Amino acid sequence: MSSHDDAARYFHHAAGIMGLSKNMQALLLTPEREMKVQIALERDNGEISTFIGYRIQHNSARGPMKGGLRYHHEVNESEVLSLATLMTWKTAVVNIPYGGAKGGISVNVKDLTQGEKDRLTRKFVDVIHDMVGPDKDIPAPDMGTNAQVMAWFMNQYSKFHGYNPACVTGKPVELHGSEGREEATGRGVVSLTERLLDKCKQNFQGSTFAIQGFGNVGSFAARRIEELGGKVVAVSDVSGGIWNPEGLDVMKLIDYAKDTGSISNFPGTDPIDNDALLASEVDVLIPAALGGVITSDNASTIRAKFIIEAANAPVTPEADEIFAHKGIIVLPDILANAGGVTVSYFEWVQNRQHFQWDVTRVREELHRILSDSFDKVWQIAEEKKISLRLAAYLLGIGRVGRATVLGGI
Ligand SMILES: NC(=O)C1=CN([C@@H]2O[C@H](COP(=O)(O)OP(=O)(O)OC[C@H]3O[C@@H](n4cnc5c(N)ncnc54)[C@H](OP(=O)(O)O)[C@@H]3O)[C@@H](O)[C@H]2O)C=CC1
Ligand SMILES: O=C(O)CCC(=O)C(=O)O
Repeated sequence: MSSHDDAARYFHHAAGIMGLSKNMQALLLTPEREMKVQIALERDNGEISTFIGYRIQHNSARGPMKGGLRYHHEVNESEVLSLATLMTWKTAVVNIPYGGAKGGISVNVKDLTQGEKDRLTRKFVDVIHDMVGPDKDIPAPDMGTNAQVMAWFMNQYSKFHGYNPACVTGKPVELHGSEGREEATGRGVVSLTERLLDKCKQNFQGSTFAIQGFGNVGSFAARRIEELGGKVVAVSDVSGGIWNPEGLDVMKLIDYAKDTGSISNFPGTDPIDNDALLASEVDVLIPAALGGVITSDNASTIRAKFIIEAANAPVTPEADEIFAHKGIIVLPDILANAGGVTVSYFEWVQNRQHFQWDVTRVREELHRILSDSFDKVWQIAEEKKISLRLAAYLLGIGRVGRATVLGGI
């Protein structure tokens, strides 16, 4: 089954409960525009490499489309479409004035030098610049991209359309980025987890956490968990994981990963592989890397009581059903990782006002939006006796549907 089939399955389940007509379902699920482009790159050694890039704009009923840009060798059309669709529901769940889009390039980013990444990004902008922009579609970082890539993106876009920082978010703070954007997704994940645990009468401070992925989202989530007194006992990256039942020193681990390029062999820990990490005996499991890592094949090995989808689509629909029967609570991606796009929204607002907020304001506004969104989703789930995922879909699809009906086609 493709990534997009999985995303569509969640949609159809919710749309069925809402009683949406077949025609309305088709309208809401069909992407508005898909772009697939060739990107030819001259390598540092003079050779030519050819890559495929995508930008898929799913829905603009509630505002300009918004979503990250992924550089990863597994990027493909089905995955980008499913990620774009998730963005539409996600921006609606947190009620920020955007639709959904996503983009990516199928490339192993570790094979590129800094200069090659810069040129690749600019070549991509050269072919998609007309379809993006502050009032059309605003990219941002995702796996394999970061603030530097967004700076190159903005610089190249500005060559075509004039200087306009609001064309992309997640930029460096020194170049019109927002305070608090880099930490936002991980911080948001933890603030929502705190709220969920509180509702479920599970003490955050006494809880243990395992995190798959130690990049932007995973590392900032780990940091915040430690700050709030939770115990991170296992983390992993692409090369495998590390485990210490007494808890990891997260700040030391972040420095170690920066120095060595990996978390492997961090002193005082035992090695574990990614399967073992997912199956570790913890209270809270946070997948924060790729999609599709928890499936019907390994769902029965999961021992955590809570799964927080920091990554996009880490749990397949089949696994989701297994967890519903077992009473394992899943906080869905379209709510759990919405802190990133929420602070991207603040960045766009600041850029458009030519005004800079301080980090305290960013964190307070983020906390307010995420808390309100969580409470709404929780209330729907309680009232209708459904999962948090279904409740989030009902909320998101309902908002996009109403905007579509009000605005017309
Ligand atoms: N960045 C953001 O603001 C947002 C990100 N997300 C989602 O969060 C997830 C992570 O994104 P982000 O942190 O930005 O990405 P990064 O590229 O910063 O980090 C990805 C991490 O995942 C690890 N990883 C890659 N492949 C595997 C694998 N097969 N098994 C285990 N670990 C792996 C990487 O390891 P290594 O470094 O060794 O390659 C790295 O630690 C994605 O699903 C993304 O869509 C969602 C919302 C916003
Ligand atoms: O910050 C953004 O605009 C998008 C982040 C993103 O790609 C995501 O939430 O999956």
